[in-house]
Amino acid sequence: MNARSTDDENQMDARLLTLDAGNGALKAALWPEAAVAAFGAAPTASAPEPARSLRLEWGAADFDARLSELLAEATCALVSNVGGPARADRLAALLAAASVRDVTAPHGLDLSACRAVHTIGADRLWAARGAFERTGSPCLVVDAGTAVTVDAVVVASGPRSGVAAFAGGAIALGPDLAARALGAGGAGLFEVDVRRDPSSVPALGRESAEALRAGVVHGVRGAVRELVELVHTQAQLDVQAPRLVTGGAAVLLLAEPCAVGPAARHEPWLVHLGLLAAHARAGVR
Ligand SMILES: Nc1ncnc2c1ncn2[C@@H]1O[C@H](COP(=O)(O)OP(=O)(O)OP(=O)(O)O)[C@@H](O)[C@H]1O
Ligand SMILES: CC(C)(CO)[C@@H](O)C(=O)NCCC(=O)O
Ligand SMILES: [K+]
Repeated sequence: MNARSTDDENQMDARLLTLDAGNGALKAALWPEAAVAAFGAAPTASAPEPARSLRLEWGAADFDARLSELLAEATCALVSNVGGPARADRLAALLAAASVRDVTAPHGLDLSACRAVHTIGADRLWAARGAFERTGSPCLVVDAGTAVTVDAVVVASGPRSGVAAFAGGAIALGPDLAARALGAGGAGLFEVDVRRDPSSVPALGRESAEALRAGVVHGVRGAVRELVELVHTQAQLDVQAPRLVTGGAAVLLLAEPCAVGPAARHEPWLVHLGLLAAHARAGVR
């Protein structure tokens, strides 16, 4: 029989859940508290791995049930949401029902290089924070999901000297969205499934489906190749600056020849790591 006090439980069993609420799906991960504390203490320590994770499409019939299963194991949650207030409310209700507290900390990034900062997607900021935490240096972040974002993270000067600064970036079509847009664009066009091995997609499509797939896969790869070079240059990043790639469509970009360049690093949990870092450091203070 376990007869621990509430304090002991908080110490030993505090389980943090991170939620990356994107447009296509919710990505949830449960983190061991010890790994999170270690991550918060050292900027370049190796990244923790979630104990469990889940990807749930918003329309899934078992969405609430499967998320609730994970929520049952959590005590606190950290949330990034780009789906607007309705999604935020839906998540808040599920958290409340499971007695999970939302303890999301401020991202802490310097945004003085940007305008209309309240319109910047939370996931871009959290991925930027996660990337800076992983590299400890200026870097480039590519997040490939519904949209593909290519952003630069630099080091702030002036009053917030030394902290990570979000320098801005570009928002382009992700593969599914591009395929859907093409499908809706003309009588002879239709939506193709692009979720297959990107290394086996010929650019020389010999029938319509193949041609559409070629345009989406190589079009997205080409757009990213151009954007990373331009964003890298315009943000005045060092040639050696790391390029971190995250999101469900990362595989498409990382297939050889790598659209992000030879310095690309796959970091599947960047948004979550940004949330964890801000939380861990807020706790340390
Ligand atoms: N196995 C795969 N191979 C190639 N592409 C894939 C694969 N799985 C997912 N994708 C692509 O990844 C994208 C979805 O990525 P991800 O799961 O990060 O984001 P999402 O949840 O759809 O988007 P968001 O985070 O914007 O909500 C889709 O465009 C899809 O085409
Ligand atoms: C670009 C997406 C869709 C990527 O998920 C998201 O970050 C978002 O909705 N952004 C709003 C616009 C902006 O980031 O400036
Ligand atoms: K995303």
